[in-house]
Amino acid sequence: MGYDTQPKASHFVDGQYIEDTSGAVMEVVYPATGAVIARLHEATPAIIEKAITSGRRAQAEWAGMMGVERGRILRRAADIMRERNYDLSVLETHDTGKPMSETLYVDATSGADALEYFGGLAGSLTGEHVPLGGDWGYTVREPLGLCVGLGAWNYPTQIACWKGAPALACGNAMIFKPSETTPLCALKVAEILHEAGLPAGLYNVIQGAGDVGRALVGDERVDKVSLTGSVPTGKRVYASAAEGMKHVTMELGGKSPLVVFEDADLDNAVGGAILGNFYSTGQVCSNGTRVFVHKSIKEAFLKRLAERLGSAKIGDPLDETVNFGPMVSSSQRDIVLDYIAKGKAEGARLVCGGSVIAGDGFYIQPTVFADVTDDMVIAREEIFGPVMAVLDFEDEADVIARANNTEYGLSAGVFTRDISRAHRVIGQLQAGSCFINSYNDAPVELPFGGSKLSGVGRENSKTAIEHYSQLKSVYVRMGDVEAPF
Ligand SMILES: NC(=O)c1ccc[n+]([C@@H]2O[C@H](COP(=O)([O-])OP(=O)(O)OC[C@H]3O[C@@H](n4cnc5c(N)ncnc54)[C@H](O)[C@@H]3O)[C@@H](O)[C@H]2O)c1
Ligand SMILES: C[N+](C)(C)CCCC=O
Repeated sequence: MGYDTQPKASHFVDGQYIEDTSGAVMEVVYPATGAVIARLHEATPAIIEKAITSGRRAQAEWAGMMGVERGRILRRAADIMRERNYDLSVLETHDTGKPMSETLYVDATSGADALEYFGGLAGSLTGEHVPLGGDWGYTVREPLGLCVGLGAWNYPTQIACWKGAPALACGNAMIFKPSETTPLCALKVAEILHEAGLPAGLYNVIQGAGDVGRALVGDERVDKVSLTGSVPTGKRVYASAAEGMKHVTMELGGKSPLVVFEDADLDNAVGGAILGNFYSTGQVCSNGTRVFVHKSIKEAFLKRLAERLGSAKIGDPLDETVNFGPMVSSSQRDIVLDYIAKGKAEGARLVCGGSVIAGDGFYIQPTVFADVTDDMVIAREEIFGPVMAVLDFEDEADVIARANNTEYGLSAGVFTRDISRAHRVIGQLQAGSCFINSYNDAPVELPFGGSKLSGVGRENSKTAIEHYSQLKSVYVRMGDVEAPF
């Protein structure tokens, strides 16, 4: 294939690549061909121990550094990531199967944004002075200590940075465990951070599946856990973290509504629905997979959608003109095919797609179901693949109630030219990350995260600082102490 995807070793701990071949073998599969492109080993207890002890040792010194010094290292890492964007994008494409037409613009660049943004904030993480009559108090913003990041497989570089950057900016250390499906990219993030001057031990990457994650979350020396993953995993990780009263951030799944009113700009609404369902082959947590379209424009919407999907270029993700790649794995492809079968069996109208694409790799056609009803499985469960469910509505209050009738609350979108209606509707939708006349934008300046079962806490923006630091408050008495006896 002409590109070496085998890393120097499986883990990056205490500033260097390390290996322990007694760990179980993990094969990394290129989703576009099914070929094995790297072989790694799961972290053994010895590797986990080294990651924890080096992280704790390094954190104590890191927390004592000036914020601007920490920030300078993060900003330098951001610059290196941007310089190496092409190579990092090729690696992201091999790890995930996402097309280069996406990875060149979204993954390392979004990671670099996070490093730059939190690097910039690092020097301004202060407490406040609180006047208390003659006395006074002050607060000190302190790091939490050793943080664990657990990644999903859809955005391996971005997730590694969205967690690592605020953690490090606040003076913490991080052990990041990527998804076992996409273990390659986070190693490069660790390498770049250390090349930028990060002291050894502050950003350790170790490999493995749930067992390794479980060992990290359960260790009493870990102070915080940030998971990007599914709701069932989130419940398990949250419960385990609660045993040690650890801080948590949970970025979990969704079944988000996208509401298209009759006055919407049709092409923009279709574009938003495409971005919210087929970008990254539908493997995006925040996707607007329940597309509620006003009955009066439903057929026009579906016609335009089918036309535009007809021009999707499906194929080799390394070809920069391709804009729709394979699913991440054969097992994820099979899960999605099963949902497509359920949609057909439940009587939804198949507008386009619906089949596997024969040949190498884990390809499925972009699929649209219309006449979907709220009770159908494809309208209730997160599919995490390129399957759009189009539902009809006629009344604003009714569509808001139906949109909210889900246990998830990650995202929501609305397309309308009526600006009052846009804000009125978004104001009533139960979701953490919302969009008006757009879909799936995630700039580092805005908080990102969900409500209800979709999560706890927020990533990105100044708000993330709250989730990677804690306040110490100090009361200062200026006069004598009056004690009762
Ligand atoms: N909200 C977000 O920001 C966001 C972003 C991307 C993906 N997701 C969600 O992630 C899911 C898809 O990703 P996935 O299949 O990799 O998720 P997953 O829940 O299977 O795994 C997520 C991570 O948790 C680890 N893990 C699994 N069990 C564990 C345990 N008991 N203890 C500790 N760690 C454990 C896995 O090894 C992996 O690294 C979807 O539901 C999607 O919506 C959410
Ligand atoms: C930047 N995106 C595309 C919205 C991805 C956010 C992370 C969720 O999967």
